[in-house]
Amino acid sequence: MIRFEQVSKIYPGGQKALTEVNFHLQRGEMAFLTGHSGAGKSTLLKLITVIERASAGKVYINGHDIAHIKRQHVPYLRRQIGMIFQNHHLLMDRSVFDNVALPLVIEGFSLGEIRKRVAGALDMVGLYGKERHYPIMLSGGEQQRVGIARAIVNKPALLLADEPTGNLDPKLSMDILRLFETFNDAGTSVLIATHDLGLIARMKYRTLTLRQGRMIGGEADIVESLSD
Ligand SMILES: Nc1ncnc2c1ncn2[C@@H]1O[C@H](COP(=O)(O)OP(=O)(O)OP(=O)(O)O)[C@@H](O)[C@H]1O
Repeated sequence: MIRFEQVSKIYPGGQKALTEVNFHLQRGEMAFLTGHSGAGKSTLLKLITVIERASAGKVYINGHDIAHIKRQHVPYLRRQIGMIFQNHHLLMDRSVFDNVALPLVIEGFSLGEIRKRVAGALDMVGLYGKERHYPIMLSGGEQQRVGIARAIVNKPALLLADEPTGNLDPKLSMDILRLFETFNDAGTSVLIATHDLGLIARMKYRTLTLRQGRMIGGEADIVESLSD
């Protein structure tokens, strides 16, 4: 689903964010991405969604090299990816319905289809019947669920989450993780960037770890640690 080959990212100011990163997230796999603050987690996600471009190396999504993808093809790629943020990025002056419907409106779905899909997505995240509410009327955990409903409403093949539980207590964090599991069980590939080592420890998924822009735990690190 996602393959990085020798990917490096240097920001225009000269800041090295990623150095020769290699990894493969299989289709249908769920994994965590972790590392200290500034390790490069958000940058890695931004390369997948082409918010940023790699300085070197190859980024493959579904077998397509997207490092040099043309600007006009980026919306098509993004339609296959659901993105969830720590601060959910909801439009606070729009109803829950409008927020979740947004990706479908952009894609030009009919109102009837939009209603059906939004109701389905809200049902999946446990918010059925809250269409007319405004985000301000919801708890932090519910707001995060609206963001998740918006990310999955057009049934993307890949879900990316950047610190999705950052503002939530352990119980709500676990609920959100269980929700990701249900999407993963239905075949969606899921990559979750998080600092929350407690949460990672309680789940059985593979963990990709970045340290100062390098992916650790690969063969080279094992050799290095043996020679320490
Ligand atoms: N737009 C940018 N311009 C210049 N440098 C940047 C930019 N974005 C990130 N960086 C730098 O790249 C490095 C990696 O940042 P990134 O945000 O990817 O880390 P992170 O692991 O997501 O951190 P955090 O957990 O604190 O969000 C950091 O040194 C950061 O300062």
